[in-house]
Formats: sequence, structure tokens, C-alpha cells
Amino acid sequence: MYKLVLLRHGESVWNLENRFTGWTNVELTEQGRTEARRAGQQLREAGFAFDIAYTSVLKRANHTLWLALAELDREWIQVEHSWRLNERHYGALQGLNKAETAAEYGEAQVIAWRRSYDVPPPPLADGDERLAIGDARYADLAPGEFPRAECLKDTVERFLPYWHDTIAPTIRAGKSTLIVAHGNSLRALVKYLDDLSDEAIVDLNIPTGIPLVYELDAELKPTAHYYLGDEAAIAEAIAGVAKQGRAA
Ligand SMILES: O=C(O)[C@@H](CO)OP(=O)(O)O
Repeated sequence: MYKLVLLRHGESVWNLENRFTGWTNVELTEQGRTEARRAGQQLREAGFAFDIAYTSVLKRANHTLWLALAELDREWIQVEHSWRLNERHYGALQGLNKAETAAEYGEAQVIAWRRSYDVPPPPLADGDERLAIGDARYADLAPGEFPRAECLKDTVERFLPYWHDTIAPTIRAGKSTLIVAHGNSLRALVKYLDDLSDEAIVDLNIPTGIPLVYELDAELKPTAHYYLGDEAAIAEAIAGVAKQGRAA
């Protein structure tokens, strides 16, 4: 049996401001840093001693990982970064307030943009300053491959090759593995691991900064999964994420 831990970054500045974030490289808030440290403490108390960590190229996930590893006295382990673990690209919604967008376009449209499997948000236009083409983080992404907007299906398709080629073999080799990523890149992984339908994934929300443990069999099929921490607080945090798309 293997254990894999998934951790969404702590609260970011744009989580706090309730803005669509995607590939925008925003900082953690003080609360987000506290969540990251607490996640590290919970993992330490639960006895985790990671050999390797995977994360995105976005600082809210990277800083969460550093803070959690510091609590675990594990800053020295191998850390691999990939844009394939980035948040889903939110296209032209990036920067907009979610509640204001719901007031303007309707809550049903915002639910479709936020949670449906195959409805992409409106794409970024050529020349939009929010397109990070040319950023050194994305040197291995050809301009033609650079996402302008992604639905969750697109995120699954760009993430799964990294899972199959890099992360899964590491877990099978017996390395204790931590993935620190984003709400929707982790939803992509959970959809795959739990074989959730395109309908079931709509209702899945992942809270910031709470470790999610997966127990996997020899074929890396989940036998159990659970969050670490207080059940009522976790339920409240999950409901809070779902509510972000309501009109104010
Ligand atoms: O804005 C985003 O990039 C994501 C995560 O914060 O938001 P949502 O939960 O609306 O998909």
C-alpha cells in the first residue's frame, strides 16, 4: 500500500479578494502562510516523512511547499516543478471578481465556467498582457502550446502525461510523495484517481491548505482517502470554496 498526499496551496491574495486566478502568479496571504505551516505540522504529527515533492511553477504553491517542508524538517528533499501542475488556466476571467462575474453573467454560467468538465472560460486574446508567454517558467512550452483558457478536461489532458511518466513511477518505486498544487489541477488528479464521472466532478471542491491523503494499492488505485484535521472545519472550508461563485 502506498500513501500519496495532495495539498492545495494556502489562501492566496486573490483567493481573499475572490478573483479568478488561474496562471496569475499571486502571493500567499498571511493566513495562507499559516495554513501551509499548519498543514506541515499535521503531516508531521501523522508521521509523514516525504522523500520527494512535486509542485507547479506558481509561487503560491511553491511557498506553501517550502513552509510545510520546514515544519517537517524536510527542506532538503528533491522537489520537482512543472507547469503541468499549474492551476487550470482561467483565460479572460483571470483577475475578475467571482461574485461580480456571477452578478453580471448569472450564477449558472459561473458554475459552468468554474466546475463543469468541458466548458472553457473565454480565452485570452493575442497580445493580452495576462499571457505569460516569454516568462522563463514556461521555456519548455512552445508559444503554440501555451493555453489561452482551459476547461478541466484540458487540465486533465496536460497533467496526466506528467502523472504517468513521472509521478506514478516514483510512487511505485516506494518514494513517499507529496504533491502541492492548485484547486483545479488537484481536481484533475482526483477525477482520474477516483474515476469520477464528468457530472460528479462538478460537486468536488478542494479547500486551501488541508492535506488530503490517498491510500493506493499496488496498481495505484485508491483504497481510501481522507483529509487531515477537524471534520467540521474541513466541511466548512469546502462549502466556502463552492460559495465563491455566488452573486454578492
Ligand atoms: O481562481 C482560480 O484559479 C481557482 C482557484 O482559486 O478558482 P475556482 O475555485 O473558482 O476554480
